[in-house]
Amino acid sequence: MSFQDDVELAPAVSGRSKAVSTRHLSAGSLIVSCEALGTVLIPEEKGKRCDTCHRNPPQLQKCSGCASYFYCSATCQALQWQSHHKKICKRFNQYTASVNFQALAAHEKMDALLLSHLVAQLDSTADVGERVMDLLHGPVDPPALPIVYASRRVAGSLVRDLYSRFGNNNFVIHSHLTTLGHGIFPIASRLFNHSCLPNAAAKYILSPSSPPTMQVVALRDIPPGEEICLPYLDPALLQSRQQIFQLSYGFECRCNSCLFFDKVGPIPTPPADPAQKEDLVRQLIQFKITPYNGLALATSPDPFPSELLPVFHESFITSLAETFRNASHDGEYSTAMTSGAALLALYRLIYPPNYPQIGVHSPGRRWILPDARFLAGMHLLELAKTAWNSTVSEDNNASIETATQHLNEAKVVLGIFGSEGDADGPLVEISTLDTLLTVI
Ligand SMILES: C[S@@+](CC[C@H](N)C(=O)[O-])C[C@H]1O[C@@H](n2cnc3c(N)ncnc32)[C@H](O)[C@@H]1O
Repeated sequence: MSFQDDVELAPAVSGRSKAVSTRHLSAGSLIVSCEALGTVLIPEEKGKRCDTCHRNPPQLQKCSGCASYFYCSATCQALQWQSHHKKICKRFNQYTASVNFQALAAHEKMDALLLSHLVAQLDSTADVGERVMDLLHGPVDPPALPIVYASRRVAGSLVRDLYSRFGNNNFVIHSHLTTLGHGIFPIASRLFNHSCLPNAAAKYILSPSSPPTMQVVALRDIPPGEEICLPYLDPALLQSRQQIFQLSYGFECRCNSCLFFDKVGPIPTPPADPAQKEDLVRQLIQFKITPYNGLALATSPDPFPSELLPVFHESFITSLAETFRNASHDGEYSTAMTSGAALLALYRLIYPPNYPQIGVHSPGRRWILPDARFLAGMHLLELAKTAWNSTVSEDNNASIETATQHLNEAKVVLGIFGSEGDADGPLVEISTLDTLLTVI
């Protein structure tokens, strides 16, 4: 099977099939564009974004029937009316107020709404069901979900079968790497397996009068015949990721990064003593690494220094990220620049080249909050901004050269990922900071 010329399916040792490139793909190139079969906004974005295109214009019109769906234009409203809303509008408020719906966990409510949209669509378009049923079933049978709309043409067993594909196939939709909804993108689900050192990433294009489109972009040059993988969750979840793969997707990841961590065994707990912790941070910054050697770490024949292993403990990464975030926010630039440099060194060890973002695949939603803890490309931009703030506040903890260096790297990494999501965002911030640094 071939998809848009650049990628085809090949048999995989485990997990049915894999997507491989059919030709050389350069970093930043668009591999595949995927239409959404169904999407739903997270509750925090409901009423702030159009329920069809998910853009956030200043004004939205409520559906006059249920007053619970919002649209940016008559076209978006008509599209959704035809697709599913005409089937659910009248029953929607009674359904969401029902005891069965209210008893669901937050992620199940999202699933129930997405499933309801899908079933209403399926009632009139049979191939909608076929496209989902072509996807692999998750590792466990999920419980039945109450849906807003039942039809004699869509059996309860089919509804459960469809839902059993959600957990290991659906995606988190994001703008500037912040979650805004969940969606079903069957082509991407059919194609892409996971790797903790992915060579591609998914982004979302929000355009008027159509549901969001997923674009899968090459993060580095990919030779013909190489498997193309996405990250299903944040690879920085170094201790918990294998358990999540087993429980949510039913596979064991055998990527080079996972093989490396298998080889080194349990990661020692980082020291609690502040002086020892500071020393570890210093060693991490001084550790001679080539830029972005996540791949080299995983394949290098040289043993990794055992005294540095605690830096791979999730608690160490979280605490370093918190220190950086708080210190850069509070203007404690010395602490911010040190923790930021250590975090950058760590990201280079963990992530593959040009990694822009947190995990994007939907089941991660059950485990990982979209708290932007681990953003590799975004971290470069944050470091550049912190260095700039430090310079203009004349505290001498950073220089214009440091800010420029980080900004130039951020430009490369986030430039490869390219524009996505809402109109503002990191590329606009890069351009603003670039102007400031040029005129100074
Ligand atoms: C979204 S699908 C990916 C496409 C899938 N290979 C197919 O043939 O339809 C997710 C499922 O693929 C399999 N899978 C994904 N990544 C894998 C990996 N790194 N190793 C083994 N199986 C994997 C698992 O069965 C997982 O539940």
